Amino acid sequence: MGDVLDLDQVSVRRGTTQILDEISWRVADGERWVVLGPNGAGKTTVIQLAAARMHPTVGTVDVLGERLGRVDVFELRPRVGLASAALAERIPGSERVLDVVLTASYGVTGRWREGYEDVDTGRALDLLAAFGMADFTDRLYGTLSEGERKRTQIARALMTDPEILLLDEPAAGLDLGGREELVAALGELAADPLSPVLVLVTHHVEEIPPHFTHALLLRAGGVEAAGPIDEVLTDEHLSRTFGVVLDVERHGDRWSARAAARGTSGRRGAAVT
Ligand SMILES: Nc1ncnc2c1ncn2[C@@H]1O[C@H](COP(=O)(O)OP(=O)(O)OP(=O)(O)O)[C@@H](O)[C@H]1O
Repeated sequence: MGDVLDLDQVSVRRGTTQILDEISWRVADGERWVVLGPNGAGKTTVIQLAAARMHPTVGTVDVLGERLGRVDVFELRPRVGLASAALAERIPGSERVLDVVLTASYGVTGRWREGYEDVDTGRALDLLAAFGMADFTDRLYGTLSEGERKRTQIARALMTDPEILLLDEPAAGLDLGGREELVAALGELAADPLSPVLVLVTHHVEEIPPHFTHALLLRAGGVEAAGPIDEVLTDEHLSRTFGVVLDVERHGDRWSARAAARGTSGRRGAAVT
């Protein structure tokens, strides 16, 4: 199997700002990746490249075997599921939950006069049910809680049966119960060999669902570490990435991290060499 994503020596610059600095990253079929890093590290920018929503300034990006810059991105994008805060903002509050998912078939938000087959409606209902939203299909999106919105957004991102699913901070803003429900649902998705390749962005190792296989750590626009999750999520790598001395622990199929007893004087970056 070829690579699903292949970023080779990619830099992104905006004006004088170097957002990504010569990063390389490869994702293969069947893998489930978490992308971790502090605020401003470049995580969303990487996701925007992978979603064919942005081009690199320098370097090459191949998504599902297609080179950005050569491929018609409007043909590529339906093959890539994306759930992000920026996309979520475009969903009208007056949209029915079922239509929020259904309209992804046309890559639009806001139902107008498009026709949908029963098979499309059935798929949207199945996806909503898989994310615990079966009882909400007729509710208006604007009336949902944050957790219910996130689950609806993920169902929507899966509607086109994408080959890769990109989730940019899906647990942001959720309470503990909502986070745990979402993590469990994503863990089930990750365990299913028929699921697309998954890439999930987060700031917190506690949000990594079970069955995730690989991790990419970003810091200041560069790759701190990338590879199998057990090799990457170490005290040393996480401490360097976040600029705080951290103890990282694995508890079965979940992770936690907290400041180590030493070097916790509140100085970010202290004693991390
Ligand atoms: N159009 C732009 N012009 C200038 N700087 C930008 C632009 N877009 C992003 N940046 C900067 O690039 C850096 C990386 O942004 P990005 O959103 O990719 O980070 P992130 O890791 O997703 O951050 P967060 O965790 O806070 O969401 C940030 O410092 C941001 O201010």
